[in-house]
Amino acid sequence: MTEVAASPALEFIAKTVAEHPVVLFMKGVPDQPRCGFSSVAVQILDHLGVEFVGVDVLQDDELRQGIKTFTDWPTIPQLYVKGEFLGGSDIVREMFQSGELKTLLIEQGVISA
Ligand SMILES: N[C@@H](CCC(=O)N[C@@H](CS)C(=O)NCC(=O)O)C(=O)O
Ligand code: FES
Repeated sequence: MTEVAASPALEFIAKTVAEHPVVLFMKGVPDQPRCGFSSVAVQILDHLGVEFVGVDVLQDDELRQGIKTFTDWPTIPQLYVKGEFLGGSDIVREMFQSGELKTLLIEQGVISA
């Protein structure tokens, strides 16, 4: 067994990003983000018409710490598309502004052109 599968939180994260095309690990829920950084990511996904699963890391400290270990990224939010980590709010915002995010989501079949 790999280290990644060793904790329930890490197993939950692996399963969630494998099962859902777009997952945002965030503070709060999409309808009520509890941090400005998470809110930025939600607004961009909503603007692009992306259906996504929001996972509220504030519900579980194992999850809040686990997502940092899983991704090897120190902060929240964290956006996953097709099981791949894309970035936090800065990267997501930059990719949105350059048009790269929309292109990627179309290529991945997450939104239509
Ligand atoms: N520059 C970051 C902003 C996100 C950030 O700084 N998040 C902090 C405050 S919400 C964080 O997750 N800290 C660790 C924690 O709260 O567990 C990004 O691009 O996503
Ligand atoms: S919760 Fe304070 S900056 Fe995100």
